[in-house]
Amino acid sequence: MEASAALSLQSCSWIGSEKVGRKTSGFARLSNRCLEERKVAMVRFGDPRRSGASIRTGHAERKIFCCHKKPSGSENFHNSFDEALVLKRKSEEVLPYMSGRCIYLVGMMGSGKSTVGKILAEVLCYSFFDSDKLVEQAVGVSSVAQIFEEYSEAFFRDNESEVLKDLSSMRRLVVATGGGAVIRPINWKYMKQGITIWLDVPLEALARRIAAVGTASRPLLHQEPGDPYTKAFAKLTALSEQRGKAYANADARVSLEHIADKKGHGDVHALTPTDIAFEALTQIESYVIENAAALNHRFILG
Ligand SMILES: Nc1ncnc2c1ncn2[C@@H]1O[C@H](COP(=O)(O)OP(=O)(O)O)[C@@H](O)[C@H]1O
Ligand SMILES: O=C(O)C1=C[C@@H](OP(=O)(O)O)[C@@H](O)[C@H](O)C1
Repeated sequence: MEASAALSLQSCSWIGSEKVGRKTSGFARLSNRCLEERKVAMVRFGDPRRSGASIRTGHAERKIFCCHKKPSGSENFHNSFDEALVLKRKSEEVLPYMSGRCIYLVGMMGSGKSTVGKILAEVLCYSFFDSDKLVEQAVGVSSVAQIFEEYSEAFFRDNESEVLKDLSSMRRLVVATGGGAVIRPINWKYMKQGITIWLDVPLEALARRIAAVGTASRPLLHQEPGDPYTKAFAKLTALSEQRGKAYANADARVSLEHIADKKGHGDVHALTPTDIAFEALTQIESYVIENAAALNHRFILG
């Protein structure tokens, strides 16, 4: 594995969620059983800056303990205890069909892969990983933007592929992939070890979300001229034209427009991450049931 992560996960149990399952939410009360089931995750990464071209042969191996992290965010994605309960019930319905398969969330920048992924991991008692964060740890820097600036996009993509390769041998993970992970066919080979879900969000909503937090952490958007909304919208439009077909390789699609229609909302802005997580579980359930034979074959052969 050249200049990329060596990752080993030894019995995992990390809730990466900062925004879900607050003490006060119904969801937190429901998730106690999950907490007991979890163990500790340990991920080892090398640092290419210390070890030269190949970190696998390098001396500096960093250990990252993905321990059980108490949710600390101030935001509560669940509107009510009922909403949390409905989601938990859905997850209990889906879980027996999963056989420990991982879930890979794909979609454009800002589509909610991390936000929804944390909720899914919580309700399924899975561990959550954000592939961008794993790449940052592998390279030994604090942001993807720094990797693009100090190395290159190609270097980032190589590391991203290596991280996905390592994750592909694991079970019971929800992985929020980077928006561009879909462009390399080899990444599909890794992600298809699990179930891939495309979060399909209208460009205007994506640009609005990204503008609210700024473009600094997303180097592909930051270079564009204009205010944050304008530059995010322009670049996302171009990327979506290039990548549209690649996202459609996913096993299932979660369309926010479709959920908004079903719920009778005028637009997608009224949807909560819990609504989206619910739809993701519904799509996963249908996909797994409809493709049981093929999935078992895929899972067994690897
Ligand atoms: N359903 C939603 N409604 C409104 N804002 C959302 C929703 N989902 C995510 N966000 C916000 O959009 C931004 C991007 O979400 P994130 O989960 O980081 O996306 P990704 O991981 O796909 O890049 C974050 O600021 C997040 O809080
Ligand atoms: O779409 C892309 O090419 C990228 C998306 C980003 O991840 P998010 O989708 O989590 O923002 C990150 O991997 C990098 O900035 C490149």
